[in-house]
Amino acid sequence: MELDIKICGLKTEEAVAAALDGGASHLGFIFFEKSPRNVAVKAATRLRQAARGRAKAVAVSVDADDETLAHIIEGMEPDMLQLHGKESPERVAALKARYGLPVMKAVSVREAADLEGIGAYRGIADRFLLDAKPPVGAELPGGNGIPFDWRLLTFLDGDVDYMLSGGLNAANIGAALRLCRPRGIDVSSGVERAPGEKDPDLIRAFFHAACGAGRARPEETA
Ligand SMILES: O=C(O)c1ccccc1N[C@@H]1O[C@H](COP(=O)(O)O)[C@@H](O)[C@H]1O
Repeated sequence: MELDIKICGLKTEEAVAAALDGGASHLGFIFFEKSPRNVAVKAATRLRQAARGRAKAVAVSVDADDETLAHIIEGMEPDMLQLHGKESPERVAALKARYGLPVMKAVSVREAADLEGIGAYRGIADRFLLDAKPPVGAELPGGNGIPFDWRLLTFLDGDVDYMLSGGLNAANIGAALRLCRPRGIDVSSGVERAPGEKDPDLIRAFFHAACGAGRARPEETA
């Protein structure tokens, strides 16, 4: 099985092209007004067309209400929902049932106890996104460009399907992959020249570093 690579917070055709050319498995579109990566549904609908048949389009939302989610889903027709707020297991189950879309639930991690939060969503969420807990007072629940202590994940049940996220970049992705052996990785700030501005060269460098560390999952190359 190949390593999944998600490039998140895409806003331009140039960045989408760099992500697809690099071999991204997932493209993330942020629907959160406070984010510098926020996109309008109309723009995401246009941008995600290039991904059809090549990569999964992921709609990222934060405690969005029913009306907002319906607008996003009916407009851009995502392949997956990423729920990056405090959505309860019941809310995740209800959205899965309503839309028939796979859900990736974000879990914020700073210490080992935070991973216990995964338990309530097992069998409900299709996948987890393990991201760094935002600093106190941060405006954004994700996309803060800070990593967490990846050693915490070495104790995680191997059956948990997760994407590793939080402060990844070309310089640290090799170490992260070797330590955690995730099934997927997710990057946003680490491939930007300024908040919300993706840099195609940094996207290419990220793929190069990830592939250099072994795009195939480590246990399959052993
Ligand atoms: O990126 C954002 O602005 C954002 C806003 C609201 C919810 C989630 C967001 N981003 C997610 O966080 C990860 C990690 O970001 P980073 O690499 O540390 O900058 C990102 O990939 C999105 O999934």
